[in-house]
Amino acid sequence: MPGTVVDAPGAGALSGHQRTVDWVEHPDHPAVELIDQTALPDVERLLRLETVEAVVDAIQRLAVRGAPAIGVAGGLGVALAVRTVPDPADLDAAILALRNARPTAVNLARAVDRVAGVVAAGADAALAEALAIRDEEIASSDSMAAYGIDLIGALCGPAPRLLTHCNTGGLATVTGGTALGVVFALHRAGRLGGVVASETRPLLQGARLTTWELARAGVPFRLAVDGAGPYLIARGEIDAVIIGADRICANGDVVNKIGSYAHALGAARAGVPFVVVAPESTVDPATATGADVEIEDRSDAEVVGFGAVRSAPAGVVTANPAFDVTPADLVTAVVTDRRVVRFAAGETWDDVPLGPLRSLL
Ligand SMILES: CSC[C@@H](O)[C@@H](O)C(=O)COP(=O)(O)O
Repeated sequence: MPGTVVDAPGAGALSGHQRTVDWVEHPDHPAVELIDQTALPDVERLLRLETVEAVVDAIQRLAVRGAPAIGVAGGLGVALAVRTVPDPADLDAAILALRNARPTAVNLARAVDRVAGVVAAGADAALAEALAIRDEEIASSDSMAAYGIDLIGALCGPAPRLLTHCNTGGLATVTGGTALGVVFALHRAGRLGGVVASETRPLLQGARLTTWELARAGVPFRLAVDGAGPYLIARGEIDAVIIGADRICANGDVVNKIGSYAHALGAARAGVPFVVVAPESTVDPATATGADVEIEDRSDAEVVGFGAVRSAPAGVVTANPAFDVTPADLVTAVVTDRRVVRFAAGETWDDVPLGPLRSLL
């Protein structure tokens, strides 16, 4: 159920397009519309998803990915289900399929549950709730950037050289971003000393998506293989590592894209700050530690080659966890849309009450 391509594909086809995932209202065909992240960077196209099956498929194929973005897609998927699935038992099954489409990022289950909680009030109420989640994530990105540039300035001084992993920009949220949103804000303020994007094997979210976003925003960058990150830090070329998260546990353990832990170890060894930027919608006080989080294991096909090009011998067995756990003691600070918690200084969530949303605009 791949959905329908609605924009003529090609380089530059998305110029001016702002939102990664959104709702489109046609009289007969309400739909979830999203940037097809499997096609980037060379092909820019939108997918229109008119069924719940197509939304589930898009989340599982990573046509939409990144914790806040899949939360928004899941919430809009529930709103779509209410419009398109008349039988109550089928509707429950559709909502469950959305909730279970990916297990690790807390945003997905949380957003699906939130919209499902108002389904009894009708289709308009479900859509309003899903759109509220979308709008909250947009506002969160702006606020994380405001808190983040203050923290990075305090930790690293006036022109920090940053390393970031995976993709945490507007493609992973709705607009703006988490960690990459802070990088963009520093660049706009003329306060960015440099940025290295890790390629992020196996699906290359860094090489394909972060580079696309940085280039689009006119931010100079370098691209490094994942294994180079800790050495670039050791060689003194990085002042802080800045990443996003898929779930942050009650004890401060951070679950994020595979490779995050290695960068945290490299940062700790070199005494370089390791900063995590994620909205409160990614904070999960109900999960005690990273050991309690289901880590998604993905297919052999993602590891044995690049796209259709096989690089390993046929038939090899792989290990392909999509995420890892960075223990809280390696995390300098977590920046959310409402606060900064300095785990390295012994702070916990309880020590830092929720503050206001902030804006750089
Ligand atoms: C806001 S981005 C934070 C995370 O969602 C991001 O770093 C990440 O791990 C995404 O993984 P993905 O498998 O691409 O959905």
